Amino acid sequence: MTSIDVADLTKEYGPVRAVDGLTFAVRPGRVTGFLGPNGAGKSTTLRLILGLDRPTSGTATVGGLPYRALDEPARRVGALLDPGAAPGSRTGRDHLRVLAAAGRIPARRVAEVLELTGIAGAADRRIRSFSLGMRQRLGIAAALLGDPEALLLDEPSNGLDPEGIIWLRGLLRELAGEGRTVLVSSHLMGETAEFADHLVVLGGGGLLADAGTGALIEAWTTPRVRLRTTEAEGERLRALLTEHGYAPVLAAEGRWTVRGARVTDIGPLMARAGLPVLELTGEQGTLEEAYLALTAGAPEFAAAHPREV
Ligand SMILES: Nc1ncnc2c1ncn2[C@@H]1O[C@H](COP(=O)(O)OP(=O)(O)OP(=O)(O)O)[C@@H](O)[C@H]1O
Repeated sequence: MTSIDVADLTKEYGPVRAVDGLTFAVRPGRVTGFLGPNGAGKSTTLRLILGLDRPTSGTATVGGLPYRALDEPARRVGALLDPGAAPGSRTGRDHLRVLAAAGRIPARRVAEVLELTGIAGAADRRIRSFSLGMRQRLGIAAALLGDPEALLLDEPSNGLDPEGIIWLRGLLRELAGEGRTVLVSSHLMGETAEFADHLVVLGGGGLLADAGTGALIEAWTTPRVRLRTTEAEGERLRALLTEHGYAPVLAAEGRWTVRGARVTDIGPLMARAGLPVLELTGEQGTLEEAYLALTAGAPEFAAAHPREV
């Protein structure tokens, strides 16, 4: 089993500290989402893990070794960094053949990954004629070429249509289900919540959170309850909830929203007061809300997003 371990990692570009004493581990068998505002240091961290840049201090290892020390790295780690970098004059198939040869990967894998990523039908067209989504699928095909135990994918859903996004979600889950280590950066919170079991969140080059997706949402959002009673009892409901320290808000169609409350808080109160319950639903916050609350403290983000969810 291959873990990715980042330990006290720092990278300075002149006066800019892009990564600042970062420590986290990416474990096999689950999809880890890699989040953070623009400039938080995600790409730099991925480049350091892949040995494309040298750290100022600290280490990044894959299966206990720095990438450059790995035997046959293309078979251990697959990466999608910049799908735009594929040469436009080559066909998709030729591009993958070249990568396979360079990585000492059997040529039969080319047809397999083309099939797996749904671009087999376009494989003999020049890459310059590929749509953004097809380029993205080709980049994912390249990452999968060596059948690697660890995958690092930078914004893999970029350019994919809704069907492609659903396909990608399934693929990520399948890869993790096979016991692989999967690290995926994304700026789409709704999408990340759908596929990531675990999240690593950066801010200003440092670690803001390293937690399960559900746990992070719970810790950084306020639960709320939506409820409805009869029209005649609306004011009695308001008085009851206010008396118990809540601030109920009446929305359309006689529905009330109560922040900071759970169904188990409100249900018994209403029952004791003899108020008819026409609807009572608990709502969890979203990853987007949790992310905004969490990153609001990160220096480069503070002004744009006040800490309020
Ligand atoms: N080669 C470089 N030379 C100088 N500064 C750099 C270099 N690469 C990154 N930086 C700086 O390091 C910081 C982190 O950048 P990085 O690209 O890692 O962030 P990111 O989280 O990937 O952002 P984004 O979501 O915008 O891609 C930024 O301030 C960036 O300007």
